[in-house]
Amino acid sequence: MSDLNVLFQKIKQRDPNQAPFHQAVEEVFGSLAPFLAKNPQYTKYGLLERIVEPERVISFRVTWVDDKGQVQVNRGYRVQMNSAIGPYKGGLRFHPTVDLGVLKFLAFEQVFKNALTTLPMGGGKGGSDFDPKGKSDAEVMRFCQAFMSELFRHIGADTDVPAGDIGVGGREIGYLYGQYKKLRNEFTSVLTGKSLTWGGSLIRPEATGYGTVYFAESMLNTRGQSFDGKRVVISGSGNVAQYAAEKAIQKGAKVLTVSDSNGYVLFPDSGMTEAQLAALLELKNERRERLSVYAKEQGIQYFEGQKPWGVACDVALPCATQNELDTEDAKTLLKNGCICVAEGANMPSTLGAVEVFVDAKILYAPGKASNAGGVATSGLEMSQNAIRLSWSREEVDQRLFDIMKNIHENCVENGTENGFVNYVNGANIAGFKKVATAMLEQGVV
Ligand SMILES: NC(=O)C1=CN([C@@H]2O[C@H](COP(=O)(O)OP(=O)(O)OC[C@H]3O[C@@H](n4cnc5c(N)ncnc54)[C@H](O)[C@@H]3O)[C@@H](O)[C@H]2O)C=CC1
Ligand SMILES: O=C(O)CCC(=O)C(=O)O
Repeated sequence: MSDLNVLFQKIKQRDPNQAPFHQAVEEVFGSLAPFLAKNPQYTKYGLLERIVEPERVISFRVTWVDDKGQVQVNRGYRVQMNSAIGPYKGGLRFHPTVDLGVLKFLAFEQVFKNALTTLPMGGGKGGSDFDPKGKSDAEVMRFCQAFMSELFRHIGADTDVPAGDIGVGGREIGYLYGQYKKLRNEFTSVLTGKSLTWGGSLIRPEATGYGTVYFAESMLNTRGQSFDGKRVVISGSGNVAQYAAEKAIQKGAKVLTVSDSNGYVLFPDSGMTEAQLAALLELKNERRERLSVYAKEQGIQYFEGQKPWGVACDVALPCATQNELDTEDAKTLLKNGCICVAEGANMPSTLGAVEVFVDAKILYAPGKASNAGGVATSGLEMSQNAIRLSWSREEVDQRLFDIMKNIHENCVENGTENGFVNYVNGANIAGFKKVATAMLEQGVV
């Protein structure tokens, strides 16, 4: 057994109930094995053992009172994975499936993703098993305040800067920030994704979705193609899906689907219109309704209990959640003519699905490369806060575009094998080199 294999078995034995984390590590180790054989300096000083072990894991009780006066108890976490190149940075997820296996996978991915952005950000992730679905606004506020009442002592503008993820959007960031400010009596860049009037950045809400489309466009360009006229299938209907749809429409593509955990909606042949997108944003972000309601209101088809991967398309953008696209889904996409898959979500494709895409040599981008625009723009929000200035929409968008283009070039440089760009290897190797070099230079800590 190779050293990497021995380490991987040890990781699984140590924490047998953390399957999503094992999956993320397996993918990265798969890319690193041939690279490390040629670059053994990166295996010294326990570097690999250290990079898979969080620097710190914080777990805490979150106690709050619901609208009926009942006491509710949730679990809160922050995984501070790696600070070799900057303060821990990464989102907070509020979803009933949140546990350490999920957060460690997300934090691990974040380390490599943040390195790819070229900005000085380490990797972290946090959240809670709290389910915001069906909760009143007042309940969400009380939960956020209770969550921050513990988290505040572990974070800071130069220590750890959380942001949003599934179930945490502008509303939640507002409540979390208000509580942090009250407890600390300071107005700092401790969270990103803030509202524009109190330190937020233009384009941050759009950034993950826009960046995913910019990355996919760079991939399409390598084969002389563009989004114009392409049929695009999108999963999810939250923050990332909404703005991926907007940018794809702006680039002349036909967006055929969006989905939620109960099913997907199918737009007629010419795709989602701008008016339908505006209606989706209003339904999801203000009324917080399900897509079944949207389909009825729009008079379009709704496929209950189904995923959108059976709809014939040229480009697929998985923007919902981990492991939402499996081997069979990947084969179906290929059979129906899909030539490009760019992940807006984190690890939406299973390892089997990734293998299908790479073996078929289609354009496939892992989330840590294609969805890095969100955290990159969070980094730009931190920069603007630090200089106490706000950049224009055009300036932030241009910087986001340039960062995504640079990540693409970095993947091409590190992932090209016999003329084929393996974006998985490219992203993993490029991200690893930067973090590993910093860790070696900083000694065994
Ligand atoms: N918000 C951000 O800036 C970034 C988010 N991501 C990733 O993008 C993905 C989506 O996040 P957001 O859009 O921010 O969250 P969100 O909470 O705004 O939306 C999540 C969407 O996923 C759907 N969803 C959740 N569980 C599902 C399931 N089991 N099956 C099908 N659909 C499901 C929800 O219905 C919703 O449409 C996540 O994987 C997240 O980690 C990645 C980079 C940055
Ligand atoms: O903007 C951020 O800091 C968090 C983004 C995030 O959670 C992610 O990239 O998955």
